[in-house]
Amino acid sequence: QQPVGFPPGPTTLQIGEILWAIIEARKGNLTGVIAYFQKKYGDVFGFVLPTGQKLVHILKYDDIKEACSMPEFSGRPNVFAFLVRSYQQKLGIVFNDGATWSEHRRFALRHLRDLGLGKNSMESTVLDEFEELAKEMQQDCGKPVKINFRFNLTVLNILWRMVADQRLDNNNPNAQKYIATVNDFFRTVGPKNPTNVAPWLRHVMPEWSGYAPLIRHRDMVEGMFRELVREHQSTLDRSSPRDFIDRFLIEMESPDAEAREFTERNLAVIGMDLFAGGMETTSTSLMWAVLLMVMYPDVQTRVQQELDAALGGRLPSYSDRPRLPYTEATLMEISRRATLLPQAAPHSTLSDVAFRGFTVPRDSIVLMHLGSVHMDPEYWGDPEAFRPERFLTADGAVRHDERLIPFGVGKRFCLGETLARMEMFMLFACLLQRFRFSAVPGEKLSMETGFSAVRQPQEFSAVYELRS
Ligand code: HEM
Repeated sequence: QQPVGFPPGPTTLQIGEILWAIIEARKGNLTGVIAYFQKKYGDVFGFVLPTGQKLVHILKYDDIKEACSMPEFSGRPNVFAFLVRSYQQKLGIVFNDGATWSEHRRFALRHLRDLGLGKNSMESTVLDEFEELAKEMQQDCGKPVKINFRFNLTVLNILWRMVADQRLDNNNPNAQKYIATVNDFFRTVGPKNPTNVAPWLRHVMPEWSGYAPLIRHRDMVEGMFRELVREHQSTLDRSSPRDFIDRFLIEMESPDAEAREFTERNLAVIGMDLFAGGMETTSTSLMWAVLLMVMYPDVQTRVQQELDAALGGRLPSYSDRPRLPYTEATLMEISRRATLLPQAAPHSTLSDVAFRGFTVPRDSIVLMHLGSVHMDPEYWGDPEAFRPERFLTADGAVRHDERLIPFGVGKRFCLGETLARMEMFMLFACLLQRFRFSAVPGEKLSMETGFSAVRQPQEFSAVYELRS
């Protein structure tokens, strides 16, 4: 039964419509389902699941911007799969809320900034990691190469250096194991995880239900952090912390540390948040970037011409952006067209809240549809088209658009936005400066996505050649 004042949407009596929506969403046609409900019920709609869980969808830019700025909408739901990952407690940053979320978000932001986030030192780390990647890529020039997951280690290492002052090389079994479990995590944590509505399924079908991969991921990361913490504790110099772990360990020594969740267990969950939030998203963006450059070779040529003319062969720097407007506009169009997290991360209401003439009850799950904003035909005109020019002014400068919100907006916007923007710009510019990407003859390329909480392209290959 829909509560009084709840946003309109299908009721349990319309079971056929709900079943159709579930089947289509599981098949990957979430966009079609959302468009159908939006047309029928409006830009804010909701329904109550058979479990009693209330679900509200917000689709338009102005509404999302306003809701995300309101503290009432800044919670995270108690979803089974999220809680499994943090030992049935609300820990970490991504799936936490309230006072500990706010303290740990501020702590992470402050210390990651001190450790180089968005600074020049970060730029040289990105360039070092690019050279490692390029060395590997050069061995496969001219052959069809699977692009999916190609960039995970590069991106993981950029973060790993800030968090643990280490890098992992390709032959390190931990690196491969870690990347595989993060991927499993994204495939299993999302709305398609059946244990979110029927937790008992974990006892009958632990693998299929996604429960076992989640536990594997959690235990692997906790084990890894336990080791890192021991190593760090034995060499900790309180007057000169090397990385995020050192800074967290120092905070763990304060008298009220337990109460504020400065604990080893929370450090492991925050580590999971940073690596899962930071690795999969940025490396998947690079996958989309390569796919789109292969699908649109003319755009690739224009970016390469701009890079050649502006840099004359030297490596790019983040401060080159004003001289590379077409490259920037292409990245903006990639992030619009790819929209990695089309419903952001699920929000929840911390109290009953009045919104746009409706009442959204406390503990409702609220999905902010960034994907609908990016694909709104009323605003973009031709949202399906891949057209970097939409982010350029008539005289060729970058046109920033407040409706481009791949990192979310408001109180819970992405904590890694500065890092991700820099990584994306630097790695994209380096890759296109060094290599020319083309399609494998006969291979059909499409924008269709795979089965994961992060929008990933289907598996595809490309051929790349070194540019002279
Ligand atoms: C292209 C890359 C990235 C994209 C598109 C992206 C996008 C997002 C989005 C849409 C959200 C959810 C916003 C919301 O719930 O309203 C988010 C949250 C978050 N992201 Fe990112 N992100 C990226 C890279 C990163 C990186 C590199 C890091 C790590 C340093 C990171 C860490 C986080 C964290 C910790 C949160 C949770 C913030 C909170 O709940 O308070 N992300 N990101």
